[in-house]
Amino acid sequence: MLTVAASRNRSAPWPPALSLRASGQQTLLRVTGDWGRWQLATQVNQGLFPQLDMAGSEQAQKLVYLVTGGCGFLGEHVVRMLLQHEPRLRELRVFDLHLGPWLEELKTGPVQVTAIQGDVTQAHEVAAAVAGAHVVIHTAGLVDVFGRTSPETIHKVNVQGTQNVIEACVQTGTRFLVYTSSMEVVGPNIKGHPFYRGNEDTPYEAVHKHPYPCSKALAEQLVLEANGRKVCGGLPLVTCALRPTGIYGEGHQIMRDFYRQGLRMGGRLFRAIPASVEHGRVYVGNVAWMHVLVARELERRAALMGGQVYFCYDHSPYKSYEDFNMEFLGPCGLQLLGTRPLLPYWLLVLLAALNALLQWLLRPRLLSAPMLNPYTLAVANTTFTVSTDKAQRHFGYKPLFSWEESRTRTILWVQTTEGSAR
Ligand SMILES: NC(=O)C1=CN([C@@H]2O[C@H](COP(=O)(O)OP(=O)(O)OC[C@H]3O[C@@H](n4cnc5c(N)ncnc54)[C@H](O)[C@@H]3O)[C@@H](O)[C@H]2O)C=CC1
Ligand SMILES: C[C@H](CCCC(C)(C)O)[C@H]1CC[C@H]2[C@@H]3[C@H](O)CC4=CC(=O)CC[C@]4(C)[C@H]3CC[C@]12C
Repeated sequence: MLTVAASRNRSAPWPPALSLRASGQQTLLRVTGDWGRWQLATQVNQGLFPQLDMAGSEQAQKLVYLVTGGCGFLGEHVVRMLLQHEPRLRELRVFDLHLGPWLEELKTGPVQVTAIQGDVTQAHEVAAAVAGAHVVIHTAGLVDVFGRTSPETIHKVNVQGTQNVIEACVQTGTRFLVYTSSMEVVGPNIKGHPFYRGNEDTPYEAVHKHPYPCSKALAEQLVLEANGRKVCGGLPLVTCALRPTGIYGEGHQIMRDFYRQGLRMGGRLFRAIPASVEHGRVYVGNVAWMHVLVARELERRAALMGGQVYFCYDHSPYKSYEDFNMEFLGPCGLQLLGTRPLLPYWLLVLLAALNALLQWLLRPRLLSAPMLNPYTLAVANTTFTVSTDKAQRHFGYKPLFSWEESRTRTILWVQTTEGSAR
């Protein structure tokens, strides 16, 4: 009862002091002041007062989760997956700079869905959203490899934003933090070294120059180093990081861009990268499922999972970026022309450099940024595939969606959102 009141009425004025009694008899705790109240709420949430958890026999639905970036491509899937597959959920807080209208339809279900419009770079907004949550899933981030945003902004959102989330957990007593990292913290590196069927322990020379992978690597490091820090109330923070490879599925903006590009070119796309360059791809539903499982198991297996990184993987086939996209765009009427790249590689390098130069010269007037730049070309042209079972060993992960299901769902999404090219 008290936990609910504390977490739902953050802005309401509070009485100066609060006594907590179990079964109306014994006084368990007396607190004064705002932070004391949050600490109390947290201690109740953390199961320090099992009598209270049992009171009201709401044992099944007692957890409060916060998903930052919950209205993004991955975040929306995490939110929907939690509502479907986390029966212990009582409240789900969805924190995002831009809230999606689809959130409204979720508010009628049995779980309280709280939409919070906020900015991860604003420490006070993050702290208010985190207070009283058991678990934070931090997916918010600026995903920009096309040079649309300044390096400073990318750093601010991805690194400072993550630091704010960590500090909010520490201050408010939230113990479990799951961070959405990226394969990009490992590679591909600028030297073009292949990472072939690698796992979390595979040695690789990670060299980051581009603002996006730099920011993800720094943020991941902050999260992992925060594992074990004492949070308000004295218990240790348990953190871990998930590293998806290229995510695809319903809502994938780059897939939509390729589709539109193909339509503009009369249903044709031209091969730019050799078919032999393989990319790790993972279905968004399986990435979301991994987040749900990690969040669920982090408490029980804190010693094993705390401070760990996990690649996100499933049964999607290893293919080149373009051939993989054709698994979905082909059935929507597009054709990929050429068994070999249409243009020689040196010309692509030149075009990518030209794009970068133009972008720099026209800055900040450039409204849209081309997909081809030296960084995206290097990533697209370097094999990076993952083969691991660490997530299965540590927290029993098995993909929820088969490759066939993932493929079908993605095709349906392209067809229904954009219409068919046929
Ligand atoms: N898309 C991909 O292939 C991969 C993505 N990731 C990571 O997954 C996470 C989610 O990525 P996507 O869903 O693809 O991106 P997205 O851009 O669709 O979602 C990110 C969400 O974060 C929100 N956001 C951005 N700045 C914010 C701020 N200052 N305060 C609050 N919210 C803010 C955005 O509004 C958006 O809803 C990111 O952290 C990204 O680095 C990792 C590997 C691959
Ligand atoms: C845009 C690239 C493909 C176009 C190449 C061209 C112009 C020659 O046709 C994409 C190729 C690989 C993608 C990246 C990869 O999937 C890994 C990623 C992980 C993330 O965390 C964010 C997204 C991305 C960097 C992804 C971005 C697009 C590609 C570079």
